[in-house]
Amino acid sequence: MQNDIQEVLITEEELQQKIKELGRTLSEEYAGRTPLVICVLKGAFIFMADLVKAITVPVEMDFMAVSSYGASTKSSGVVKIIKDLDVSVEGRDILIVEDIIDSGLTLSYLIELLRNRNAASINVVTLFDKPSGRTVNLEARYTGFVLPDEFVVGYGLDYAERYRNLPYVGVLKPEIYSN
Ligand SMILES: O=P(O)(O)OC[C@H]1O[C@H](OP(=O)(O)OP(=O)(O)O)[C@H](O)[C@@H]1O
Ligand code: HPA
Ligand SMILES: [Mg+2]
Repeated sequence: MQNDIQEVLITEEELQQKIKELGRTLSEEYAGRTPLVICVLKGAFIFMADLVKAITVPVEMDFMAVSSYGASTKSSGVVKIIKDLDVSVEGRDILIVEDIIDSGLTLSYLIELLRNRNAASINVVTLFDKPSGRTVNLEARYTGFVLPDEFVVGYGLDYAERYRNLPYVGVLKPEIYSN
C-alpha cells in the first residue's frame, strides 16, 4: 500500500495537531450547547473519531452515508443517500463533519436537506478543502488544510475503496489509476 504513494502531502503529526486545534475552536463555539455532530460516511469516519475526542463540550452523534464518486476520481454529480440519520434534526445545532470538499456537490445537497428538516443552525467542519474542484459556491466554517488540485488518498479518503487506512494523506502514483 505504501508503495502506491507517490508523495505524502500531510503527515500524521500535522493531521493530529490540526485536529486538536479544531477541537479547541469548536469547544469554544459550542460552549453551553450540545450540538448534534453528523459524520458523512464513509470518508469522514476517521476524522470524526479523532475530532470528537478533541471536543470538550457534550455532543451527540449521528451518521449519514452518501456517495457520489464510486470507483472514479471524478464526482458523478449525483449524490446518493445510502444511510439516512437515525434522529430528528429539528431545532438542533448541527455540526457536519466532512473529510473533504471538492466540487461541493455532496455538502450543498446535505445542507439543503437538513435546512428543509428545520435544523436550528448548521455549521460545517472539513479537514480538507480543494477549492480548485468547486462547481457550486460553498465554504466550510472551519477548514483544516487547503489542498492542491490533485486526487488524494488516506486518512479516510479512498480510491476505489482502498487507502482509507493510511494515517497520512498522499497522492497516488499515476499508474495506479490506469490499473
Ligand atoms: O465535494 P464533492 O465533490 O462532493 O466531494 C466530497 C465528497 O466525496 C467523497 O465521498 P464519496 O462520494 O467518495 O464517498 P465516500 O465518503 O464513501 O468515499 C468525500 O468523502 C466527500 O464526502
Ligand atoms: O481527492 C479526493 N480523494 C478521495 N476522495 C475524494 N472525493 C472528492 N475528492 C476526493
Ligand atoms: Mg470516496
